[in-house]
Amino acid sequence: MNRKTGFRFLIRIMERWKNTARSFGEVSNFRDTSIEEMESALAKYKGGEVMLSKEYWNEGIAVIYLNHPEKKNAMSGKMIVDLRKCVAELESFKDGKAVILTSKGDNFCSGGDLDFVRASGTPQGGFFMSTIMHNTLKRFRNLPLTSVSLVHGPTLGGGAELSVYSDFLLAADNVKLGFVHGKMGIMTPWGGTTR
Ligand SMILES: CCCC(=O)SCCNC(=O)CCNC(=O)[C@H](O)C(C)(C)COP(=O)(O)OP(=O)(O)OC[C@H]1O[C@@H](n2cnc3c(N)ncnc32)[C@H](O)[C@@H]1OP(=O)(O)O
Repeated sequence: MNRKTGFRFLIRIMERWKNTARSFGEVSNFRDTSIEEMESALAKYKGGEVMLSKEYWNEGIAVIYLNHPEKKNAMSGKMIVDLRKCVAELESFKDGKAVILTSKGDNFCSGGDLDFVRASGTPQGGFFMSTIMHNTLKRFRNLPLTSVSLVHGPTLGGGAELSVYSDFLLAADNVKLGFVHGKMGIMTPWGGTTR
């Protein structure tokens, strides 16, 4: 069999199995779920908050704080929804110049809240989390504001992904920045490696 015939054969097999592959993990069944439905599913997983601080608003600077210190600022489903609301509000920050992404407590972010990830750990849960985070972070990146991540302490998994979405990343000496996904056998579900 020459290479061309080989490719044709391969494509025929792939076409035959395409629908099976797509429905494997049932992902195709969720594609018509609205963003609002995904948000309300995620919001059920409580814990912590993401706040938009307006302390420097009049100077054109917004500050986003991750605040879930008891879990090292791990992102719960609710925090994912909060972050989305912050970004939506910043889209209409007409006199804005900059946004700082940082955290309360002694580290930036230890990634996804593993309790939330476990509890929502179905193909559907993963699809919702990934879709919302990709959409939110793409909008964050596209804000007409200079963005800076201020990070310190453990900044792991999804936390590392979040940190690299800004235009600039300022890290304290004690930072431990780790894309630990490979060790966990998962991909980067928030799209951090596209930065
Ligand atoms: C979904 C996107 C992909 C991902 O992000 S997957 C998550 C990747 N991140 C991780 O695996 C980080 C796990 N955490 C750690 O390695 C350590 O907790 C860390 C951050 C180095 C801090 O270590 P320490 O300073 O020794 O603090 P500690 O371990 O005692 O943690 C204090 C409490 O916080 C909790 N915590 C930390 N990171 C968490 C997380 N990601 N999800 C859920 N809970 C988390 C930890 O379980 C502990 O809770 P507790 O006080 O024992 O009840």
